[in-house]
Amino acid sequence: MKPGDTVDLFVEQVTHIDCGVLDPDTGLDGRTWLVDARLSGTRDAHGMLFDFGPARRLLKRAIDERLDHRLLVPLRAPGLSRHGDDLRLTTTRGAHIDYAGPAEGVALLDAERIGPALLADWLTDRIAPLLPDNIDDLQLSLRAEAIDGAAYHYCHGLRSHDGNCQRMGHGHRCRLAIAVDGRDDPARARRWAEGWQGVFIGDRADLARRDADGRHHFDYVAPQGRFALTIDAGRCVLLDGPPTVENVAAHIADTLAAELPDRHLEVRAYEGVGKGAIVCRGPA
Ligand SMILES: Nc1nc2c(c(=O)[nH]1)N=C([C@H](O)[C@H](O)COP(=O)(O)OP(=O)(O)OP(=O)(O)O)CN2
Repeated sequence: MKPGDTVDLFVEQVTHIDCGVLDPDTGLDGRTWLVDARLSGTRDAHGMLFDFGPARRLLKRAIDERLDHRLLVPLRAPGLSRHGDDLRLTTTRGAHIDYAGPAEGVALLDAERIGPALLADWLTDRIAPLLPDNIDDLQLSLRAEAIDGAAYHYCHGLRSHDGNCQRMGHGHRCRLAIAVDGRDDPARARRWAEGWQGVFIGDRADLARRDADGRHHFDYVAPQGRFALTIDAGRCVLLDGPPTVENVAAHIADTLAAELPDRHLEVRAYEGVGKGAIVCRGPA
């Protein structure tokens, strides 16, 4: 080992970003991206580039506070207009989405469209200057979880959550597994997931208005402030309770149980990566 040698350190899945994305074509998408980091530089007196513990903490915190549990807004998207905290996106398919919320619930990006490569560059520019002096390069990359089976994506907000899940318009991309009479039914899970590509899952109690133009208006005041979203009714799933993953799994299980009353059903719904809820219905 030569003292001045450069070395690269990598930290996979330093965090994951759960967010909503305003997209000029599809409107509102729920996204979960895993973040990997690679750092280059010279070793310190302890033979380390950067101790993994503090490195992970610094990177996770810096990434999460900028993007996690926010609605990501491409400021140069052709259909986007902005008046103070009020945003309107008119998609290329002619749908309107109106959103209002406190500044901490959104991330405004100087872009026409938001994707993982753009976010990786955006984060790297902001986080590289926070690293110790012996580190002279940072590369962040974002990737969606590899899901070979069914996957759905949605946005929501948990009005009474004491953390950032209260922010209406954040979202997740999630695995879904369904078993019927103890056997995996991937085709059924896929069919369900196909219907949930970019839905907004809301509590019926937060539905303030059904507009004459066929849109639903959700509105609530949470500890961080007032959040409001108006979106096509056809993109909404209404629950009789907060859109927690427990209630999402129960909604799927109840709907399937009405179609298959004599079968034992197990629904395993994820919220982002690595966590979720299991709900069973029907005879054991
Ligand atoms: N029992 C439940 N707990 C929580 C739910 C839920 O549905 N059921 N939902 C949330 C939030 O919606 C949220 O998006 C999850 O975020 P968070 O707790 O931050 O989870 P992370 O995996 O992202 O945690 P990190 O600490 O940021 O890694 C909260 N709780």
